[in-house]
Amino acid sequence: MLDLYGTKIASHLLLGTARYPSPAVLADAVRRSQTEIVTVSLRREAAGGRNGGAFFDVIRELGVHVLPNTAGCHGVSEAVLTAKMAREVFRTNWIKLEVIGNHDTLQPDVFALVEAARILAGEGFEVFPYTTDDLVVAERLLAAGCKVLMPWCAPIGSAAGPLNLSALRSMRAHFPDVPLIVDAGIGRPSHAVAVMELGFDAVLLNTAVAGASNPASMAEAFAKAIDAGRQGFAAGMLEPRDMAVPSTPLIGRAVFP
Ligand SMILES: CC(=O)[C@@H](O)[C@H](O)COP(=O)(O)O
Repeated sequence: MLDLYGTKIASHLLLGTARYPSPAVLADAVRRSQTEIVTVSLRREAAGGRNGGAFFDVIRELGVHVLPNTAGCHGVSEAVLTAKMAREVFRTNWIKLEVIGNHDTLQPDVFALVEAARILAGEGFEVFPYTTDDLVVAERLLAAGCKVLMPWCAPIGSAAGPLNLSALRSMRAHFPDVPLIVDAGIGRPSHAVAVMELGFDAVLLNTAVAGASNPASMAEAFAKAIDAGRQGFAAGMLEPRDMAVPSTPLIGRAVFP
């Protein structure tokens, strides 16, 4: 079970809710993914998203945990204010904290992120920070009160997959007891397998499912991939070797006519 601020979650997939062709397609994808947590951007949807109230109705009917996010925020005060509004609207202390620092890569402004996390944790929020794979930043976020870390594996929406597996591996090794959720940049199920095989606790993704030709089917494919990667990690995988090792023991000699 995934333990996120004391809430036990069976699914290791978190799903974003943006960019689906319709609320009905979104609902299908959420059901097929078996996710128990969806992220919702208060700013995007409240700013008059295409389907207005229908979107919030669907989310409510799905009966999943809502993890509001501060997507689109570029500074500490904007992120803190958005988090407070989200707490009022969704009645949860959870907040996925995004403070964007660069327009091209949408990478987090890690300095503002740490500061916003410190303020929000001090006000009773349970912060899920969208961060880079930098270990020093990760330490600062933990010191600021975060109990979960969400490192990117590639820029949001890029579908590029893990660009730096060794940094993610180091992160797992440095923080064996902190729930680590890879957030952003996952493009295909094999990418999710790769990060779960490193021992990550979960994956958050959006674009790869919402943008698929068949979002519901892709959501299910990701759910299976995440389970496979997780089971593989738990089963204890072999380390790659440079030299061959015969897989069939040679006993005696083969006899050919
Ligand atoms: C949905 C969410 O909260 C984001 O962090 C992000 O959109 C996920 O990234 P991808 O869209 O690249 O999966």
